[in-house]
Amino acid sequence: MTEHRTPDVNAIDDRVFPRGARRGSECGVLKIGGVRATELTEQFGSPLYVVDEEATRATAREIRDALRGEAQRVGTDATVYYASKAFLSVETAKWMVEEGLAIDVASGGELLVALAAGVDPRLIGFHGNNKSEAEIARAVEAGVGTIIIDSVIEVARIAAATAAAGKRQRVRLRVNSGVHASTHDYLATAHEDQKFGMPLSDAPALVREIVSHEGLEFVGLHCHIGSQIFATEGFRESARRLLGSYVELSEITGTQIPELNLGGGFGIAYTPAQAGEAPRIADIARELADIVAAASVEAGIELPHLAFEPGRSVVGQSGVTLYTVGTTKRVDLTGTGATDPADLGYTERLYVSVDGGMSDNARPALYESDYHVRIANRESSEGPALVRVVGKHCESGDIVVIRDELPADVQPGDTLAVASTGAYCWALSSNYNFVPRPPVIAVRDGEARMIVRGQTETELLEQSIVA
Ligand SMILES: Cc1ncc(COP(=O)(O)O)c(C=O)c1O
Ligand SMILES: N[C@@H](CCCC[NH3+])C(=O)O
Repeated sequence: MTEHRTPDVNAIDDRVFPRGARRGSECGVLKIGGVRATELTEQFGSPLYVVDEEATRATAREIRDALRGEAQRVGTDATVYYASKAFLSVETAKWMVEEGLAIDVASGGELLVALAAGVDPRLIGFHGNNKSEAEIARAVEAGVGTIIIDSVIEVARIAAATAAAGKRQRVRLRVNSGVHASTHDYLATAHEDQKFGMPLSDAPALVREIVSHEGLEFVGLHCHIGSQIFATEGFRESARRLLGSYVELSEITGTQIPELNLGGGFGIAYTPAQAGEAPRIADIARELADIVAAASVEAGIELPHLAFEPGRSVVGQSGVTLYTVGTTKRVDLTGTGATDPADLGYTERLYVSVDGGMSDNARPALYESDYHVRIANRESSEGPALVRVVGKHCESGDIVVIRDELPADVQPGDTLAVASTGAYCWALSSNYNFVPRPPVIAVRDGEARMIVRGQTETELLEQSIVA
């Protein structure tokens, strides 16, 4: 490898690991929420999702305070919905509500969990581009705060459900602002040629249709431009375009449109290298408030009440996945064509196979997302090796960490901790190769408790014995 770099391959970087995660004095074992990683795997097995409860709660509070505080500074207020698709369990829904967030759900299943957690239905926003009639009926019956309309067909469906339930339902209309968010193509959601929302130019006709139904109360437009976004320009342009239509929409409804929902999508650092680029929530909140204030002046309207739907930024960094190393394998890179400068001049790559993989973290396979890894059961005085952490599945794209550096003596039996796996990992997990889903363990003040049960191979077998 190049001589001038000496990475600290034992360092626990709190810009990607949960705040407060550190190595204990005894053999340098990683502690999360005051609990040793080795105790966690001994008690609950491996692999394991670990969630630092206090870090999650603190992040939720910070995001809520930043977005609300900045909205208040410019003369309005904001509701912060936690986008539960990032990671939902009964416990997490309770934490979010206790920390002053509302909950965004995107399916009947997520709705069920939120209601089971005791979330006040009025705090729930219900999303989805293909909500079934039954799901809509359940949401209306439950009295959810808002349903976000995603297509023309849904207007009549929601109206029918309100008539059947004898209720009035607050609705938002999801529109595509036409903004092309700079993120992975599969994470951009407001350009025209994709499945979410309606063209902004259709909004007047749709709002006319909405207000023709007595059971529907139109409260504003919704836009979500994408996910894992680092720059605020997309939000600026979206807010400007959406608010630009508010005068016309107010004429249709006969009253000022009260709300604007700008969605979520705030990016986080998955690796220390990204830490310098990832936006700070305080900066995003200030910029978004200024953007909406300026766009409202430009549009000649009163500032609407704002709503946001962060998911990843609330829970991403507070989650860690623990794995056990099964095998290692050295690959000589010379002559392989693997000359990626990001390989840092190494001539050898160490493949480190762990006991999970794309079934517990699909994101590297889906989006080529990179992650950061450290040995959790010990420190090492060995120099660095270029590693790729791979899973146990039958796919060469079954990668957990595309590229990182670990002590060269990483070996079978070591526990690895992969950082920032709190969002869209458990949520996107699968049973590929009949691998059971790991449990989710919450840690706090030195205590660990299971908040989502894992599966066993026997349970998976039983699902396929139907006779
Ligand atoms: C409508 C909507 N709101 C909120 C979110 C949450 O996004 P993120 O987790 O990137 O904040 C998503 C997912 O991209 C979404 O589709
Ligand atoms: N699942 C994606 C984000 C999609 C967000 C939901 N619209 C991810 O892991 O980054």
